[in-house]
Amino acid sequence: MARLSFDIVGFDLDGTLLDTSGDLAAAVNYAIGTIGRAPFPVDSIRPFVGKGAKVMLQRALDASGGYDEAILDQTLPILLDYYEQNLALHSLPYPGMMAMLDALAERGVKLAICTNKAERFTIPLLHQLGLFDRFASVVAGDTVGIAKPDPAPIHAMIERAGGGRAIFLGDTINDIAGARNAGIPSIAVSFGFLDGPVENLEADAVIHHFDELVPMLEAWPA
Ligand SMILES: O=C(O)COP(=O)(O)O
Ligand SMILES: [Mg+2]
Repeated sequence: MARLSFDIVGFDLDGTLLDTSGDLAAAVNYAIGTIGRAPFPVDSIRPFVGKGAKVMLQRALDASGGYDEAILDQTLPILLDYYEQNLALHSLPYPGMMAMLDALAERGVKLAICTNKAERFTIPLLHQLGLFDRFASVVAGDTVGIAKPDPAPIHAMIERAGGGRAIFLGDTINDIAGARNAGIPSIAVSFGFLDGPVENLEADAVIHHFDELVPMLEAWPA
């Protein structure tokens, strides 16, 4: 088995490891339904995700007639409470994700997560899907007080996983810019919650399925 030139492979969560769009859409639709707004199809909500729940809701309110601070203050706690109670009804790993985690772990690589999702959702969601123990470190959107694309949470993810050479995978510009700001290479996943062509993210590489990841990392220049 070829040894990889990375000690740590870090992942974004929403739209990268997990398709959480069904549960996120249900929570957005429930919250905006309480003020009489019509529900969005899941496909329309995917591009709203990536900068945390508040921005996701702001984008949904914007796209359904606009909002002011009072509307946001009223609907945000409703969304957060609903989502907390319904984290993993529809959320599931992308194809090949579990086999890819196994293959990396077999090669002695540490697995890590840096997400912009808040800790109060991230940790229970990983436990509910039986994934939490697979990761050497999990840094959420509010863990270090600032979110991606700031490099601080990515640096924290690397340090908490024991340090070393790291690479980061993600589905939005927050992830790819965050990796660049942290001085590490990045891979974009084309199956995530993209809001444009995957090439626009300007990652160092792109994968279309998790089966491509281990061979790509084996061939990555040392
Ligand atoms: O919850 C979000 O908005 C973003 O989460 P992610 O950073 O895991 O994509
Ligand atoms: Mg994401």
